[in-house]
Amino acid sequence: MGEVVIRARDLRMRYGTKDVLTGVDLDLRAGEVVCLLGPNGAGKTTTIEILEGFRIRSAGEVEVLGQDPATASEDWRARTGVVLQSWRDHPRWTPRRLLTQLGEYYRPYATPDRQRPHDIDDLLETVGLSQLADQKINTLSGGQRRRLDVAIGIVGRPELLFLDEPTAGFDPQARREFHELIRRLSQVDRTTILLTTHDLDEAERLATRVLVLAGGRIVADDTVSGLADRVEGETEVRWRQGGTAHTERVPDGTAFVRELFARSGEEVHDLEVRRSSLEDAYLALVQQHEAGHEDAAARLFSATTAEVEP
Ligand SMILES: Nc1ncnc2c1ncn2[C@@H]1O[C@H](COP(=O)(O)OP(=O)(O)OP(=O)(O)O)[C@@H](O)[C@H]1O
Repeated sequence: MGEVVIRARDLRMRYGTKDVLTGVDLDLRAGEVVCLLGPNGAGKTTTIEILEGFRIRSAGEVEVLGQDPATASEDWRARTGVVLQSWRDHPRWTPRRLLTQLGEYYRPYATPDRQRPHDIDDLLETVGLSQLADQKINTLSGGQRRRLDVAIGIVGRPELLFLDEPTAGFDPQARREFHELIRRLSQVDRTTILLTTHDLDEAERLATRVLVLAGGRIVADDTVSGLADRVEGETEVRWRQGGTAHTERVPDGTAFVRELFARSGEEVHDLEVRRSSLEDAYLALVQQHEAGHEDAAARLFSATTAEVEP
């Protein structure tokens, strides 16, 4: 396991009289890709902005790359990359000019094993903006603008990358390319990545670990398959028979399919068997919380936060 890159203990945030974070504990180790999930308004952006040093917390301990983000130095900032939820400036610049300019900021922070900044042509190619590199930013579509946001986040070749809903507005092709990019950043550059998303399929594809934020705390911390295994495993079986589509949710998919074949044999077509997924686990957990059944949710996901030695 890599060294601890992010460590938060009893992190709290209050806006006016509203407590949004009421004691968040989390740890990220080098090279991990962690997805922070949670319903709208749960406090994901707030958490990420505190870890990025863009928002001052109300209380608690936070250490990111060995420093407190609230007081961290310029060289610390150069080691982190940020993709905010919305970033709407420089409308009359071009992607190439903006990335070149921002890239220069990182040049003094190059190290023998990490050349900074990224080569700008390579970066434009990587995020699929080569053809649009010299066009004004205010003429880009929403999804193209988002690709530029991702490029801005990685132009300094960060050791730690924060992404807040990075694929909002991406078409399926752009989404797939982005997933490929995240894998490359994690595996080749050993970039540690913390991202928020509402796309559970994305979390399933990318995350080495998933955190669920609800009721102001991290209520689940596990691998995708670990979380899915903890919901009462119903299996969904779909098939076509005599021109009609059938769907059944059953506790034991294998036994059901065996019986279905024994009963109807050759008439069964287009069989699909789907075990409980991250989505089922996530929805079960959030519904328990929203219904005020925190105890039941806690039991469902009792083995939370894998403790990391300080
Ligand atoms: N600057 C602020 N002042 C007051 N309240 C705020 C501020 N920023 C966020 N909030 C409130 O804090 C709560 C958490 O917001 P946050 O944006 O962190 O949630 P989120 O989990 O990222 O939500 P979403 O999934 O909708 O992006 C919300 O109720 C929001 O209204």
